[in-house]
Amino acid sequence: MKIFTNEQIRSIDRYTIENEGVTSLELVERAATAIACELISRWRPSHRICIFAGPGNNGADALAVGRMLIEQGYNVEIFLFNIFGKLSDECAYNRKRLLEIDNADFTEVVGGNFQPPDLSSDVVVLDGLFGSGLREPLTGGFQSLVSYINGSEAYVVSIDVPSGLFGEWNENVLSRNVVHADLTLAIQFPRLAFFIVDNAEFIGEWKVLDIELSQQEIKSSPYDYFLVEKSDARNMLRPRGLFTSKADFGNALLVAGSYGMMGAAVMGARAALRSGVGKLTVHSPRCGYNILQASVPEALFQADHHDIAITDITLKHDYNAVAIGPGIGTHDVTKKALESFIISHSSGKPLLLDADALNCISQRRHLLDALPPLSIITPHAGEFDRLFGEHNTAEERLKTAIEQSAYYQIIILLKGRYTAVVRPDGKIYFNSSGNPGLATPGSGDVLTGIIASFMAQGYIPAVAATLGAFVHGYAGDIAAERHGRYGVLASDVAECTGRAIRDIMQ
Ligand SMILES: NC(=O)C1=CN([C@@H]2O[C@H](COP(=O)(O)OP(=O)(O)OC[C@H]3O[C@@H](n4cnc5c(N)ncnc54)[C@H](OP(=O)(O)O)[C@@H]3O)[C@@H](O)[C@H]2O)[C@@H](O)CC1
Ligand SMILES: [K+]
Repeated sequence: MKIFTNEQIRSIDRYTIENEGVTSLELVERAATAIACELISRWRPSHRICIFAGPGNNGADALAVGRMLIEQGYNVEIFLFNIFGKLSDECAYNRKRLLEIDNADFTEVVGGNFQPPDLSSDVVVLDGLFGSGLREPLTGGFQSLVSYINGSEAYVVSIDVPSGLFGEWNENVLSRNVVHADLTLAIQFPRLAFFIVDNAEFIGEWKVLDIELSQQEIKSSPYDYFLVEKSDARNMLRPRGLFTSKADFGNALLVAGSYGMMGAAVMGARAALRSGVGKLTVHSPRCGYNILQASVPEALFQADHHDIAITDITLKHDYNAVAIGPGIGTHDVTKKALESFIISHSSGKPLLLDADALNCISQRRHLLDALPPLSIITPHAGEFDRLFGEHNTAEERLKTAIEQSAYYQIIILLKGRYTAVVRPDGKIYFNSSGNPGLATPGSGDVLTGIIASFMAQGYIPAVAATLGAFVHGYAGDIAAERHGRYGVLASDVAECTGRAIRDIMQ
């Protein structure tokens, strides 16, 4: 699903109005119908619903929902904040329609002496104060109203976006100036802000409501941000023909493991094999020999000269993919080996670096310059900050990822609830699969194995990273069904990878 900016949404909106014979009022009516249906499916008519409407079309949506709920016999109290004496045409029209209803509990707030209603835990607040037309962070009376809503026990549903939150970047926005929604009903598209963890407390659960804006315009509009869903992963996956051999599915090298961390190599290797690599070699210290041969007999073992650490990374074959990092530790000898490998890596083929490889590079940052273009690094927030400096917010971190990805021409897969695959052209692909069960030791090693396997099979690095993240999350979802979110082990995720790919392709 494409994620558009407010400006792009306005332009798609305009295109729909100009080319599909719909008026702006009809779009408000469609949005309100979808929101009302959602509320009706969740709460009974006896439930008290308190609606706060602002002066623009977010408010128009809210007023129209109020009318629809009253018509369905709901117990609704509506407040319209017309502080500046200026309503959008759609808002004014919907105000008029509400006033035509006998006994509607409607208050228009025009000055400062507003007495807020009691918002107890059995109240549902519908927040239609501000949506995509927000100009600047909320202040004054609106700030007080937001604080009042946030301080209440009520269940809060926000229309489009929580009021006070910008759809994209929220650098100067304070938590107290934004509605903290339990549910956000986004009109037609989710927003970039939904995928940045700093905003999770504002957005709550979210759902997209389709108001049938022009599909043609949506398809042809360029985008910078994208939410990867199952159908997108299906489109990326290539079916396997009947007349194929393992030679068709690539040859990968996984440099992984050290004394006490051989599990990382095992999990990476299992995941690579379960995601269909043709041939896999694991380069590990000698201490890993028995462990790997016994637990992943399908993989070839290539012994380092050293007993307990990796000291020598050389390519003995022309591998289609080389992944380095799971469990290698940060021994000086390993850092040296990694440094000389990256500096002398002459094939120009993109590398995949994870975990301790990133920790090693963070102490030798010049190595980032030496990475072949389109190499993939897969840091979590801590590893990212060790590489690129401390960040106070996830938003700042994402902005740095966009800059650094462009600067070094590498793909940065930033792990999180919505793992972001940041590409050098500035595009970000957010992953939608996965669950908290994936926050378990070894989970990242499994992801590395999957991405390496896809790279070896000939998927271009950007696709291998995006598809790898989706398959990993999806395998985690299957594993959580079996073992629960507390009980998922990374090895379960690795084992479920093959089934995940099958289910995605069906
Ligand atoms: N996607 C779609 O196609 C559709 C979207 N729809 C809905 O429309 C919504 C967007 O509507 P919108 O453009 O009218 O903007 P909205 O957020 O209501 O606010 C504008 C008003 O707020 C004011 N204002 C701004 N900042 C302020 C501040 N800090 N403090 C105080 N005031 C401030 C601003 O004042 P002004 O800038 O004009 O001075 C103006 O009066 C969208 O979120 C969705 O819900 C659907 O109806 C149908 C189709
Ligand atoms: K809102």
